[in-house]
Amino acid sequence: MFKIGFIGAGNMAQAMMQGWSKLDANQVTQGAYVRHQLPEQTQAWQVEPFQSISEAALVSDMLVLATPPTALTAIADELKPILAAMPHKIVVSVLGGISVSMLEEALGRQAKIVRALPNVNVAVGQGYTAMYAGSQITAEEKGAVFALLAELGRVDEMPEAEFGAVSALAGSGPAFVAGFIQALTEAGKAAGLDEEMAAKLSVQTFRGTVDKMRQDDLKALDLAQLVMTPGGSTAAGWEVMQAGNLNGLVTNVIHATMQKNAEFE
Ligand SMILES: NC(=O)C1=CN([C@@H]2O[C@H](COP(=O)(O)OP(=O)(O)OC[C@H]3O[C@@H](n4cnc5c(N)ncnc54)[C@H](O)[C@@H]3O)[C@@H](O)[C@H]2O)C=CC1
Ligand SMILES: O=C(O)[C@@H]1CCC=N1
Repeated sequence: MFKIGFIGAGNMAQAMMQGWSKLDANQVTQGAYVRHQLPEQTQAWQVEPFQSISEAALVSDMLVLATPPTALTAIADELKPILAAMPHKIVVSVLGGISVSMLEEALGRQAKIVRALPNVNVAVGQGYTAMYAGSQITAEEKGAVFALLAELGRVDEMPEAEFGAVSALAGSGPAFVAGFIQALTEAGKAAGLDEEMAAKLSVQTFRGTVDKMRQDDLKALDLAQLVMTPGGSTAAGWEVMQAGNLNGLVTNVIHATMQKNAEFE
């Protein structure tokens, strides 16, 4: 039996709990510590409540730090002596912008740390997670963490220097994709469609486009070319999209996201 213990049970932790709840409960169990009450929806994923960070650390094989990054110092005060006494415990941190060296500084140089950057789509097994292992993690432990994260979607080992860009594209990315779907929905409404229908059309179009790209191994611009009949209506819309500098806007979005993420570094 392998026990995963979360510290923090907000949006990111819950997405991971939901994703891992599909695993065999005889092999992997989950628990969580939050300062207040565990959110009700965690019951559906059989998440056991812990009363303290110490309890979470003592009974879990792998801890997942999933609080706001600013909580690290407070958590480390309680966690550091336990990790010093039980150095085999693995800590997976999803704290945005907090490097492995900052984690080692806070939790002790001997701590076994993996930095992971998942996104909320892990809840439905379609996540993207970047991971980077600290110096104390053995190849076997890294493999075990990788395998657990891979239950939630695609995982890549990444140099830590790339985490800022990966966080903006894949970590924050679902929000930006949702923003584009919302823009399509609102444009559909302005064009006379009922809002619910416009939302359904937008989601289905997004989903179908992504599935087609994956199944037919198409790049984004190849897919766009398939739709743009020469001299036709899509090309007219595409021109407006380019004239409005959608690429420039998205570049600025990613830049602002990375700048904010770097504030903790
Ligand atoms: N939401 C997302 O899509 C992603 C979030 N992250 C990272 O995950 C972490 C959590 O983010 P969210 O879940 O979005 O935030 P959230 O605000 O939804 O959840 C934060 C959780 O931490 C708990 N908490 C706060 N201070 C605590 C303390 N001192 N001790 C124990 N628990 C404490 C809160 O009660 C809450 O359960 C952040 O570090 C963020 O950068 C990383 C990738 C994606
Ligand atoms: O918004 C945030 O700060 C976190 C990090 C990546 C996604 N959510």
